[in-house]
Amino acid sequence: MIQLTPQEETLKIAETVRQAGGRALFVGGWVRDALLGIASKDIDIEVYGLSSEALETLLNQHFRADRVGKAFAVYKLKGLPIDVSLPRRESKTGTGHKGFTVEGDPQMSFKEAASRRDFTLNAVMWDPLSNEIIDPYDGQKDLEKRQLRHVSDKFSEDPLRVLRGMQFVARFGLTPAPETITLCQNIEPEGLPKERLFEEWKKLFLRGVDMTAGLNFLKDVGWVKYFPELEALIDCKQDPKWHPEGDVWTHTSHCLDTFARNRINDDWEDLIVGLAVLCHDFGKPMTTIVDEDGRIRSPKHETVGLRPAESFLRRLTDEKAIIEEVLPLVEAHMRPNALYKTDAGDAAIRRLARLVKRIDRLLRVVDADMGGRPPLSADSEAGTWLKKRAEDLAVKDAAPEPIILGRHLIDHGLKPGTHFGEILKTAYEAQLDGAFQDIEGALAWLNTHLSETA
Ligand SMILES: Nc1ccn([C@@H]2O[C@H](COP(=O)(O)OP(=O)(O)OP(=O)(O)O)[C@@H](O)[C@H]2O)c(=O)n1
Repeated sequence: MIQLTPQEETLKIAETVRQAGGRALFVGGWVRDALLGIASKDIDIEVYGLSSEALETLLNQHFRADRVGKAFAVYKLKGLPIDVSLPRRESKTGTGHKGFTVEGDPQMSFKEAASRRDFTLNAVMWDPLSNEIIDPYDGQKDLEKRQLRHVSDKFSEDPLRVLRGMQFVARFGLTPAPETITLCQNIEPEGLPKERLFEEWKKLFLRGVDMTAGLNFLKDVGWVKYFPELEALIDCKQDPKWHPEGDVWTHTSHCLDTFARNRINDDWEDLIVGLAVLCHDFGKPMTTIVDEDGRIRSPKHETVGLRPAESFLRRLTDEKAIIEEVLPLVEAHMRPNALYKTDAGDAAIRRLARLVKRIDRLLRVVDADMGGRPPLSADSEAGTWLKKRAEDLAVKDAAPEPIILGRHLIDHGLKPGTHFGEILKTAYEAQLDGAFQDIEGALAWLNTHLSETA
């Protein structure tokens, strides 16, 4: 039985539509989530039996609604996470996700209306007044079997659906139906803007649970070739002593599963760390060698990996901030171990904090890396050590703030100019080295420094 929250407004819509002679059905992700017992905010309602004009008049009488779209209208109810529209018929007229004509038809059968949806689990409808479930494509049965199955051949009209498949498999622990795999194998990501692609990747990082299953879906449908930096991980060997789990692809999948178990539910932080975990070993395919002792090693993979990591990230997004925050984590992912082994001093820890911005992010990457080597223990002595050191130096969740700023140089009687940059840089390095820790110490250091360099 589906429970409805929030009750009032949504029931009011359904009741108002019923009184006008129509029928309002909940459709799409909200129904899927409700059947899975997951709370979901956004509600999509399809109204049957009312013309577009009648629906618009009705909504305007009882609610405040914004009309979106010209030829085909979707009404967004103000202040509510509810979209209302007519059932629609979509016909492909060109390439890309905009190459469609969309036509609303209040008399459309439920089956035809559901046929435009991607997967059967997203094609279930629910009547909130009678509690009837309308399920022309057996979505409930597929949900019970935890099966991902496409609704119809129209699936191929939007190639994004292949990536939707990846994130749904990972989010809900689904097994893809063989016919869905076959269909996806014949779809190409032609004309997909990266913003749309990235939305699906984001859902994988922010909500995926069985990340291994999600990545394997990508591999099984042959889409991993569109992400060559990822494809290169397949069959890239690792030393079985340190990596009994297998190749770098398998390791990365396990790492992502560990990451997913330890999400902190801060979307930005989880996205940055998730991407870093995915990319952390991208340098291995280019560096892996078997040495004279027969050991498999990947020297400098963390720095060599920067280039493929950047090209992969650029395939997904143009957001500079994302790329800038992920890459240092890739570069530094071996650093905790190296610093721990040499019992590095405070200056090295502060410099690491400067590089990665937040050491807690790096700790999460290390944690995922260690958790990606089953059956080896996921404990990381280096991680525990670094956590304590970063806490003691107050750099766990922020890079050290520079103490000496331009205004201190002006107060000291210096005239602003390009030389300020050089002085401030030297001052910051001295601060990281521990030459001073507070403003008094900093000003004393500045005095000496300026008289020495005068
Ligand atoms: N490329 C797409 C996008 C969406 N849909 C349909 O539109 C509904 C709503 O899409 P969206 O809001 O993108 O996703 P949800 O399924 O609601 O899932 P999420 O929880 O990820 O938002 C989906 O359930 C699906 O029926 C589709 O068939 N094909």
